[in-house]
Amino acid sequence: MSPVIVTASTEMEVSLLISGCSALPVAGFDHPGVYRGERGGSEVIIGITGIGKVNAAYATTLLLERYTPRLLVNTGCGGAFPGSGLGVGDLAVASSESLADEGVQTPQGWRGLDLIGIPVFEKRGEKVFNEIPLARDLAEQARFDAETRGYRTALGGFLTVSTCSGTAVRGTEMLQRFPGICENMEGGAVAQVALIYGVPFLELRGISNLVEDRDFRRWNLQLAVTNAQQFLLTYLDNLNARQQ
Ligand SMILES: O=C(O)c1cccc(C(=O)CC[C@H]2O[C@@H](n3cnc4c(=O)[nH]cnc43)[C@H](O)[C@@H]2O)c1
Repeated sequence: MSPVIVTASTEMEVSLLISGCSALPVAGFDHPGVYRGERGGSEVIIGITGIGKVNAAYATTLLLERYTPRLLVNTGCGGAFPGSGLGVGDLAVASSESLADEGVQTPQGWRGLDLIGIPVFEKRGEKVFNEIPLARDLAEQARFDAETRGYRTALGGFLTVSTCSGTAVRGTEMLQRFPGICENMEGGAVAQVALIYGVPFLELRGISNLVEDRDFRRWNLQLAVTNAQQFLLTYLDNLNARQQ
């Protein structure tokens, strides 16, 4: 059976997955770092992409050229928008990914790529500008599984940015662009590459902080990445049984 690929921006976001899949480094990869292991009867390829959209797109492309996965998962930590119902340590599942700062600042305010009229992806007349729709069935199943295991979760739009929103005002501004529950810096790029390659894609992140006036004392990166990875290990345990 073809492998599952899991990507995240940093090592701490995949360290439990690496040990839980007994994964070993794949020779020939340095940036991104790539590990290969097994979990629940699935071959699991784990990629450490580096931070931001360029690193994420580069690493995802390399991985999809090398492997032909049946599922691509992007994980890590993220910021929860107020109103999402999410708190630090909870899990957010993406129903869409929006490239939230690709557009035009006009005198009337910010506008997306539809103003320019050039989509980031087009196939058979379907044009995708900023908002990349994701596989609803994968997202709903993952959310159901996480809720069943006792995690507090939300399913909704994710916004991918180049500059983290470190103020409440900026967070509100971003939500005026696209509806969202979670902000991050890589997911939109991974989703866009998955769309180009036609690979099923799931994004699930642990909440490390709220999108608010930045106060690093209120962040908990370790809790966020631990919860996301512990859930994904159980998700991988059950994936083969579900897909047979
Ligand atoms: O502001 C800091 O000092 C600081 C220190 C360590 C990490 C950060 C990050 O912003 C982490 C960026 C990293 O994690 C994702 N992430 C987590 N929270 C957010 C957020 O509120 N907005 C956007 N991205 C976030 C992101 O995907 C990066 O990989 C800051």
